[in-house]
Amino acid sequence: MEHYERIEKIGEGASGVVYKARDRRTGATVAIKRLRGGGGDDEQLSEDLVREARCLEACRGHPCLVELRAAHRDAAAGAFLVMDYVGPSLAQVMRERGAGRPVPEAEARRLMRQLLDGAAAMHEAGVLHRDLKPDNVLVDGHGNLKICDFGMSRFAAKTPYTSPVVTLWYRAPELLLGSRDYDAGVDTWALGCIMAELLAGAPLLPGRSEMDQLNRAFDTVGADDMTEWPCFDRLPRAGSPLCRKSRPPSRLREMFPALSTAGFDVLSGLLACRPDRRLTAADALRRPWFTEAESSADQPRNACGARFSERVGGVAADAIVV
Ligand SMILES: Nc1ncnc2c1ncn2[C@@H]1O[C@H](COP(=O)(O)OP(=O)(O)OP(=O)(O)O)[C@@H](O)[C@H]1O
Repeated sequence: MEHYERIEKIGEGASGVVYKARDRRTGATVAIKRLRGGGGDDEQLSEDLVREARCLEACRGHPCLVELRAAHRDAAAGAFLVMDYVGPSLAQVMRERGAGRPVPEAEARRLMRQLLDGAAAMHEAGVLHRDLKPDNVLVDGHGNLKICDFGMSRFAAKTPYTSPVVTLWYRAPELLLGSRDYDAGVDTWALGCIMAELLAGAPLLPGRSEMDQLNRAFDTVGADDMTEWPCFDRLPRAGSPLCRKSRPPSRLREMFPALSTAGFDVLSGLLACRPDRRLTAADALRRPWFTEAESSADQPRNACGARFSERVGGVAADAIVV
């Protein structure tokens, strides 16, 4: 920790406290996330650090994913991750814009292109984020987005995952129905919720409990599709009365009447209730909303244009020490 001069506390969440700091060796501004110890449970702390660091490490070099510089674990300072400092969260920026103030469609497309690009790279690297929401998206000084907080992330695997994951308002229907063998679709559903939130200026599905959340999701996008899914009967909560309630197919179009046909194609594809019909991040980027738009306007502003697998800005990161 002696390499870093703490500037101020910038965030605090379930897994730790985040500080803005200066790297004394390079002068770079960094964000340091100190993981909270689990009541002296050293092993758990090391496991959490290694898991988050490994996922971040697999995603290094993409302009839309927060860049890990180092991960350290020592007796005096505890466990911490050092990342490039980005800026405020998208949630903060939207709060400051004022509730109910929609983002214009072209700007929403620019932001969604970045989020989907980051998610596609993350999924390609085998990482599921599992907690995408506006609080976990950072906005840099040029208005570009970077996905952060890999505290809930896992490498995709065949074994059952834990449930629940993903903050309630952004949680996909299959998770609400108790699925433990979900896939990257849980991230793209969350991105659909974020897209709707940008376009409406307010959260799409602000549920108060898991069942209220499921009810809102079904009321908004319909449930027929989900109950016809071949895997539906294997879901632990498939027997819930909420799944048998009859509802109109989908209200999504009437909620976004001004959205272009191409924009709605992406929104409804990300918010497909049935996971096997949901757009992947890579597929979403191939839809006309993105391909037929003036893509130069959507490119990261003032960025070096680095692609995944190259190091952003050529900064040589510290060794990952855990
Ligand atoms: N690289 C960064 N640059 C700037 N700010 C950051 C950075 N990383 C995190 N933050 C700030 O710190 C906050 C908390 O970080 P993070 O989400 O990683 O912690 P957490 O303990 O997992 O939070 P939560 O429990 O809310 O998910 C973020 O919402 C953001 O405001």
